[in-house]
Amino acid sequence: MAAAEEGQWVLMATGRSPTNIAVIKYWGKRDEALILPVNDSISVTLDPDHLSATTTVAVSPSFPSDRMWLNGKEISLSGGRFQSCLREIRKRAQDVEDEKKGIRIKKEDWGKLHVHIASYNNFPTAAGLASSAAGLACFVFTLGKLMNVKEDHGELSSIARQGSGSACRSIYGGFVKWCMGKNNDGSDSIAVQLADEAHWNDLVIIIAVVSSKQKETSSTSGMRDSVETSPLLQYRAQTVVPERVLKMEEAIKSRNFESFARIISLVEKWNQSEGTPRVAYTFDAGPNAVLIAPNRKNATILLQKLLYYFPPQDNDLSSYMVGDKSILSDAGLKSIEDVEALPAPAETKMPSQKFKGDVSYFICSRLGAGPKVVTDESLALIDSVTGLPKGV
Ligand SMILES: Nc1ncnc2c1ncn2[C@@H]1O[C@H](COP(=O)(O)OP(=O)(O)OP(=O)(O)O)[C@@H](O)[C@H]1O
Ligand SMILES: C[C@@](O)(CCOP(=O)(O)OP(=O)(O)O)CC(=O)O
Repeated sequence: MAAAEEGQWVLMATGRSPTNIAVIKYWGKRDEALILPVNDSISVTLDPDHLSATTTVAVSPSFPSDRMWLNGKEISLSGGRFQSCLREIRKRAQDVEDEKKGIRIKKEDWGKLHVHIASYNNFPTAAGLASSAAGLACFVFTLGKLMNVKEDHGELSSIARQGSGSACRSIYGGFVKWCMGKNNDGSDSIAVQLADEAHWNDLVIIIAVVSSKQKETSSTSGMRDSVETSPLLQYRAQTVVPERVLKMEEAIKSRNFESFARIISLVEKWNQSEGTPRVAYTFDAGPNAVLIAPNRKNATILLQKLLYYFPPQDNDLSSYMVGDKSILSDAGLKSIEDVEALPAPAETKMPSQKFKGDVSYFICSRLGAGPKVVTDESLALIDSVTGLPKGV
């Protein structure tokens, strides 16, 4: 460990990883410790500009223990999941040399060195928007960068899987499949990319955030209950999902929105009245609806309908739409007066009742790329001198 004994150096890496939303859900584990699922799943990776985790990992001979901060608050790293990811990455660590800083770390030294990790989510944590997916993928990806891990994305995905199942899919951009695998040691339970984010880049994803409160039931315990109590879960895993995965893969490959939407169901009334699906929807284990439109045109029509029924509580349109705000002007909605002037959607027989305040805000996003290194050091979350999170 050259230079280590000589000075109090801090070496850092920063990464950013997207979140993902499953269109065929992972629900149920056959092995709780290794996080091995009972079925394959398929997801879309969202644009990291809108929904992502940014993580800085620092190493220094002056750190007495591993520590982690999430959204500015120190959290424990002692949980089995964080420990599995740390252990698996450390095992694969290689020699690292930073000539400019005069730092050389030999691969055998990594076992003696401690890390400080600071992470920040640009969207609500633990509210059904898959923060654990972005967070654990980023944790593994960034540790891997700092420790010069040479393993490919498949191997990284299987390490991220041990942090949170859905995290293995956030190692790639675009459309991703998590293959459940057969092996008891989990070696073949990895994610693969079906198509990159450019393959079907017309898709617009609008998320109606109904509640950003912490969920009462986590996905982990919810799926455990299902495995233990639901006689239907096995049928889903063995019969329903395999067939749907094939159809979904075909729909993605051929950009067949009708088939894609049919599989994940419909925004019932509009789609029925049109005779062909205009928008698809899906929910994760929380109240927030994820709506997927095949193109910008349908997304703007959808937004007009959504805002007709769910106008902003405090009349502030700009903070009501986060992510790609330009969808508002595309929908002709520049001010609250434009929202008030929207006509009632013709196809619904609902009374012209409105639900002001029922949606906290909307996020407009699109398909996005996989994890990336953040090279701009000013964006690091850890101070390179103190080795502590900035502002702490
Ligand atoms: N940026 C992050 N870095 C490391 N760990 C994170 C990060 N963000 C979230 N986590 C971990 O994930 C946990 C939240 O996971 P949980 O599954 O309860 O919610 P969620 O992933 O937001 O929702 P869901 O999986 O149902 O969509 C946090 O308590 C924390 O342990
Ligand atoms: C409904 C889901 O979002 C469930 C995600 O569950 P998690 O990956 O959060 O669960 P653990 O593996 O226990 O950490 C469906 C999905 O993403 O496929």
